[in-house]
Amino acid sequence: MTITHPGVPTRTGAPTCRFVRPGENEEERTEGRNVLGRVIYGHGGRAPVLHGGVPLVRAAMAGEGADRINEVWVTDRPVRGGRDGGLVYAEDGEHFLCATRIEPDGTYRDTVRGVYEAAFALMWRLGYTELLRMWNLVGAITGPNSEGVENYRDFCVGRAQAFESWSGRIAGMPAATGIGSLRPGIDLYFLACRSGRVRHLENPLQTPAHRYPARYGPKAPSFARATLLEQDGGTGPVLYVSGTASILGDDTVHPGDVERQCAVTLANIEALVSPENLRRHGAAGGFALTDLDCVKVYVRDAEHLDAVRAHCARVLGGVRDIAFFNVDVCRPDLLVEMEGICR
Ligand SMILES: C=C(O[C@@H]1C=C(C(=O)O)C=C[C@H]1O)C(=O)O
Repeated sequence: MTITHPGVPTRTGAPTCRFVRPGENEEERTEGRNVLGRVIYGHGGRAPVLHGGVPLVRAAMAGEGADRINEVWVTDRPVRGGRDGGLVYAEDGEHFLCATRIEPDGTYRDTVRGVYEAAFALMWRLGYTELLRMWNLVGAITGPNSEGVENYRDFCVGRAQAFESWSGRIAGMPAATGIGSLRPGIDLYFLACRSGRVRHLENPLQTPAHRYPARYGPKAPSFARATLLEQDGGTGPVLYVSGTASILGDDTVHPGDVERQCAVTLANIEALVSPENLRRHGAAGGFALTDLDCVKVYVRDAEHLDAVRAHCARVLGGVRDIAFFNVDVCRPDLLVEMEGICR
C-alpha cells in the first residue's frame, strides 16, 4: 500500500486512464482533466486519427458478450497534439502518448521494425527518452503469416530488432501488452516520459520475457513485467502492470483449466506488485491486488467469459474500471491474460 498525501496537487502526476462506457459522460468520468488520448476498444481496426487535437485509436477488441470501452488517458498538464507521418501523438511536457496502425502485408517484421524505429525517433526528438508502457493489439496473433510463421513470432522479430538498434539510447524495455485483436493488422500505442523517473520490473516467478528460450520464437518478446513511474508532488509511484498470464518460469501452466489459469495469473501479479519485489528492484512502497485499477482481462474462449468475470469479482472485488474482451492470447495454450495499473 502506498502512502499518499491528500491535498497535494499532482501536477506532474503519471498519466492514468478511465474506462468510459457507452452512455457514460466522459467529462464526469475524467473529472474534467486534460485528455492525452483515447483508445476505443470497440469494433474499429482503423488507423488512429487526431480527434479534438489528440490521438484517437480505434481497435477491434469488442466481440459479442465482451465490453466496449473508451480508454481515456488523462493528465493535469496542458496537452498539445500532432502528427508525424503515420504516427499521431500528444504531449504534456512530461508525458507522451503515440499511436499508429500497421496494416497486414504478408509478413510483419520489417514493417514493425520500421514503425517502432520511427516512433522511437519521434519521441526522442521531442525529448521523451524513456518508455513507460506499450500496447500491441495483433490480429490473428497465433495465426500464420504468408510464410507460415506465427504472426506473434514474426512481430517479435521486428520489435526486437528495433530495440536492438536503439539499445544505446533507450535504456530498458517497458511494460507491454501483446494480445490478439479481431481484425487483421496491428494497433500500436504507447506512453513515454522524460528521463529519470522510470524503473522496469521483472517478476521473481517468471523468466524475463526477453530471455525466453528459442522454442518460443527466434527473437524473445521485448518487454518488462511492469514499469514503475515516480511522481512529483508527494504522491506515491504508479505501477503499470504488463499483460500477465498463467506462466511460471517460461512454461504455460494449467493448460485447459481456466480457473487455475486465473489463479496463477493473479498470483503472478500479486508477486510482481508486492513490496518485496519493489524492494528487490531498489524501490520503496509496494501494492496489493486490491490496488489494481484500469484492469483489462483478455479471455480466449467466449464460453469462459462468465467464469473469468466471476473469478475477478471474487478476487478484485471493488475495482471500478475493469473490462473483459474475448480475443486470442499470444500462446495458443493461454486461456486468459490480465493487466492493470496500481496507484
Ligand atoms: C503473456 C505474455 O506476454 C504477452 C505479450 C507481450 C508482448 O509481446 O508485448 C506482453 C505481455 C503479454 O501481453 C507473457 O509472455 O507472459
